[in-house]
This record gives sequence, structure tokens and C-alpha cells, in this order.
Amino acid sequence: MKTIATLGPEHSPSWQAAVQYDGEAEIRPYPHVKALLDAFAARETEYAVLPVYNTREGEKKQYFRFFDQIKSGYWVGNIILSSNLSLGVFDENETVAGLRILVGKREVFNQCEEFIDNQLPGITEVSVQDVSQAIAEIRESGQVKGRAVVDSAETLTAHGLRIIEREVAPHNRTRYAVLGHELAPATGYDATTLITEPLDDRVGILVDILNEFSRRGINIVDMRTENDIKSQKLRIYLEAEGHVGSERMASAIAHIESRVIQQQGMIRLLGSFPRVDMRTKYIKSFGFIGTGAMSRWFADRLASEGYEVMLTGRTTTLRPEQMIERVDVVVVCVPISVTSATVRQYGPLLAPGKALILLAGESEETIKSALEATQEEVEVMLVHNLWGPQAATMKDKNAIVVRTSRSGMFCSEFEAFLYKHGADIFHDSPSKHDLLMGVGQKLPTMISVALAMTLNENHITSEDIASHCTLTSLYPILAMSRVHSQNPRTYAEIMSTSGDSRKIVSDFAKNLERVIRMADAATINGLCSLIDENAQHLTETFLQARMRQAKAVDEVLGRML
Ligand SMILES: NC(=O)C1=CN([C@@H]2O[C@H](COP(=O)(O)OP(=O)(O)OC[C@H]3O[C@@H](n4cnc5c(N)ncnc54)[C@H](O)[C@@H]3O)[C@@H](O)[C@H]2O)C=CC1
Ligand SMILES: O=C(O)C(=O)Cc1ccc(O)cc1
Repeated sequence: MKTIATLGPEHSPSWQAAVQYDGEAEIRPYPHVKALLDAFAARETEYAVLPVYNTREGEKKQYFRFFDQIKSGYWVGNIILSSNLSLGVFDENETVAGLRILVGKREVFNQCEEFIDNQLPGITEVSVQDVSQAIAEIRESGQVKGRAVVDSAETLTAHGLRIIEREVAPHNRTRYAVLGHELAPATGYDATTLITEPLDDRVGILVDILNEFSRRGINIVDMRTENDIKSQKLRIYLEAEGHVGSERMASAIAHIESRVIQQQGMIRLLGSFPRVDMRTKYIKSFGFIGTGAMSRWFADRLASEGYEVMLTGRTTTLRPEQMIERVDVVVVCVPISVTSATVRQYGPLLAPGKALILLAGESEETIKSALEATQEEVEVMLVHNLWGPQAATMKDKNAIVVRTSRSGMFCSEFEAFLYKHGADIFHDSPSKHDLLMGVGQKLPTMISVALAMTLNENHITSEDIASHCTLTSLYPILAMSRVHSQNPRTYAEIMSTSGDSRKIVSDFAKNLERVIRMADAATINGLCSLIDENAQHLTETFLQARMRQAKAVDEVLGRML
């Protein structure tokens, strides 16, 4: 049988947390943290459960002192308990206005601080260790008038007190750490906690440490810093998403130690454990239609956010029809040219209250189909991620979000997922998206394809281009190379999209013809005026900023010339 050490007495909140962790285990209550940790370190119990954080009080104890007390073992799990703190009185006729003395535990007073300040200003607080004993003593003394006890509603009722106020500290939740002797295995939805030793002064050390996580796309959920009492040097506590056994997390920690801090033994791993969500999520499951590269990319990341994810396609055993019944959010991620037809086929199967998210590079036609094919109560939103499936993370990459009048809570949660992973989100209307993607994607793709055709027709080799390209002509060559080294279907689909992007391409073709005519006629002054007019429209501020950027790129890429 499992043995768990916790803070007593029996039925205390810590004891309840231990029961919640394992109802079958033998739970041994200890009178205080030191006794509990000593017993755990001596391996008298397999696990220890103790409070670390309360949503109203903040940390239960100073984290750093707390973890220094724990000499062995790992943080392997968490329990979250909500408590409904209430105000109980002894006397039949007692009212809040008549109260003079308030009895409760010290931490409970801290959790109710707001209520006490607002409703019971100036009341005398009597802090006790054992509420049951205090209630018995008050009863015995007969001095019940004007006295109230604050504790959980269950405790007050169990002792026969009359509750005159409920939920005096709303959103009151406590996080309990479970300690074990072995590191917890990875579950796919984990977090890791670390604490540093006092660090020597070094410019940028905090930023550099955090950067090792962000450049690997690792989200940090908690960070605390403190100056060590004796040396006054900085100490850092971090909780980050991922298991210490994963390559990403292990390499972040190794780099921090060897490259940032540059001293070994400065980081103590407290543990890895299944992630706890102190935040509220509404979506439980996502189902994809389309099993291609982009579906798999998003499915992996959603699964590591703790969502249940199902992939379906034309050949999967699980049919899209069956999946749609089972999930909260349906994601359509198929080639652009078949997106509308797919939406029309499956949209009618979505029940009210669910959401349809479209991952696609065309917006107007796709959203129109989705709004028509689904019932009024189905949420609809389109996301066009401007990165491909080779990207390691979405950090600092652009994501266009096209919300509709039917984008609700589920859509916002998906958007929050993009935001959390560092995507730069831009909101467009359907036609604005299509028009701007004409410039941002379709036209450059078409130019790239036409450029490659031209090289081919003129028998120009890659060596020829490398030896004759200028700093300016390098950009289209890079774009051409990107387009020709990825999935051709992706770019064929992009070039074939309908909507306002077509206008961009036809306007470009007209303008190109005009420029060719002027150039062939050697209309130098006319061409100069054209460039001047363009520059005015582009604005000096924009041009200067982009020119600076181009020069920075020259520093790196110019070497290729
Ligand atoms: N690949 C990329 O770089 C990016 C793609 N996207 C978007 O993601 C979506 C999907 O693209 P990828 O995953 O890259 O494509 P993909 O070609 O890798 O996968 C497409 C999936 O759709 C399925 N499919 C093809 N024709 C179908 C049909 N008639 N009915 C049902 N399913 C069909 C295929 O079997 C495959 O599972 C597209 O809308 C694209 O615009 C967005 C940004 C980047
Ligand atoms: O074009 C690129 O280089 C990409 O990074 C991939 C890409 C392909 C298709 C899209 O709709 C958006 C981005």
C-alpha cells in the first residue's frame, strides 16, 4: 500500500489533498512541515503532500526557503483543492454587524483579507492552530455572543455552527505539491520546476536564461526571483512546460548551465510532473479533417496542450462523420482547392455549441461556405498560419485570424493557444486577408515560378546566378529557391486561390507591361519619376526602416555573393 506523509490533523485540507492524490493509500499526518519532511527524507513514507500555493495568499511559504528544506526527492505531482470559506456563528440571533471577535487559522485570515477589510473592519482576529478545539473551548466558556469562526462550510456545519456568509473568499484554490523519491515519468503533458543557487552578478543573466526557453518554444508558467538572505545574490525559481527528459527541456537546462551561468551545479531540478491547469479551459477535444503535414503539425501541439486530438481523412478507419459527433472543435485542414467542398460536406453534421475552425490560405469563399453549411449556433473562424510544417515553433511568426460574427468562446481559446505559443496575430476581414495575401504570398510565388521558367528557357545555371546576383537580386532568388524546394502542391494551391488576390496579380501584370514599354523605349526620366512616386507612397519612414533591415541581411547573406 502507498504511504503518504501530510500535514495533520486527519481531515485537514492537506490530508484531503493526500486522499485526492490516492484514496487507497495509507496517509500519515504530521504536526508540522519539518516533521513531515524529516519522515519523508528518512524514507518512512513513499510520498509527501504539502501546500505550496494559494490563489488568494500567493505562495504558502517563501518558495526558496521551502525548497531548501527539501533535501531529497522530486516534485512528482500536484493536487488542486478549492475551499468554500464561510462565516459561522454560535448564537441564533447573531448578525455580521454585531460581530466583535473572529476566530480562524492564520492562513485562512490571509485568504479572507479582502472580505474582512470590507465587511468586518477593525474586528479582533484570534488566530488558532486547531479550529475544532477552538470551537469546543468557546462553547465551554459560554462566551458565544459576538463571536464568529471562519473556515470551510463543511467544518462549520459539522460543528453545528450557523452559516451567516458563504464564499467569503471566492476563487480560493490551493495547490499542493506531491513529493516522491523517484522522478515522475513523462506523460506528454508535463511541466518542470527548477531553482537556482544564489547567482553571481552578470549583465543580462535573467534575460539570457529566459531566452534559452523562449527560443525553443518552451512556455514559462511561473517565475519567482529572490535575493538570497545572506549573500543578497539573485535566486530564480522557474516552472516551464515540458518534461526534463525531453530533448528540448534538457538542452535548455544544459545551455543555461554551461553557456549562460557558466558554472556547474547552479541549477537544482525540483521535478517534472503532469501539468496543472490553474486556468480554465473550455475545449476538451479537437478533430481534424485532413491528415496532411499541417494537420499533424497542429495536432501534435494541441495534444501537448492536454487536448484530446483525433485525425481523420479519406482513408482513416475513424470516419470524419464519427469523429464530428465526439469532439468540441472540428478543424478542416485540406488543400485550399477542396476546402469549401469539404466544409459543405461535413459542416451540416456539427451540432449546436461546437466550433468549426478552418486552417486555410483562402478566406472569403471558405468562410462563406462554412457560415452557410453550419447551423447558427456553430462557431466559425478561419486561421491562416504563415509558416509551413517545417517550422519548429510558431514563436514570432505571423498568424492571420479571420473571426466571424459566430466566433465565440471556443474560437477565442484556439486563438489563445496561438498567442501562448508566441505567434504574432493579425485580425483581418475575409476580403482584406485575400487581398493582402495576394501581395504577401500569391504574387511572390508566381514571380518565383516565372523566374525559374525564365532561367530554364535561357539555359542559366545555378552557378551563373550565384556569380552574377547583386545584393538586390538575391531576394527573388531566395524566394524562388524556397518555392522550388518544398511541396509543389502547396504553391500550386496558393497560385490558384480565388478572391481578391487575383486582382493583385492582374494589376501587377498590367504594371509590368507598362514598365517594360517604358524601359524598352529608354524613358529614363519617366522611370525615375515612377520610382519617386512609388517611394512617396511607400513613405520615407517605411523605406528607411526596411533599408536598415536589408543592410543587416547583407551582413549575413552578402557573403554568398
Ligand atoms: N503546407 C504549408 O506550408 C501550409 C499549409 N497551410 C494550409 O493547410 C492546409 C493543408 O495543407 P497541408 O497540410 O500542407 O497539405 P497536405 O497536402 O500535406 O495535406 C492535405 C490533406 O488533405 C487531404 N485531401 C486531399 N484532397 C482531399 C479531398 N478532396 N478531400 C478530403 N481530403 C483531401 C490529403 O489526403 C491530406 O491528408 C491548406 O489549406 C493550406 O493552405 C497553411 C500554411 C502553411
Ligand atoms: O512560403 C513559405 O515560405 C512558407 O513558409 C510556407 C507557407 C506555405 C503556405 C502558406 O499558406 C503559408 C506559408
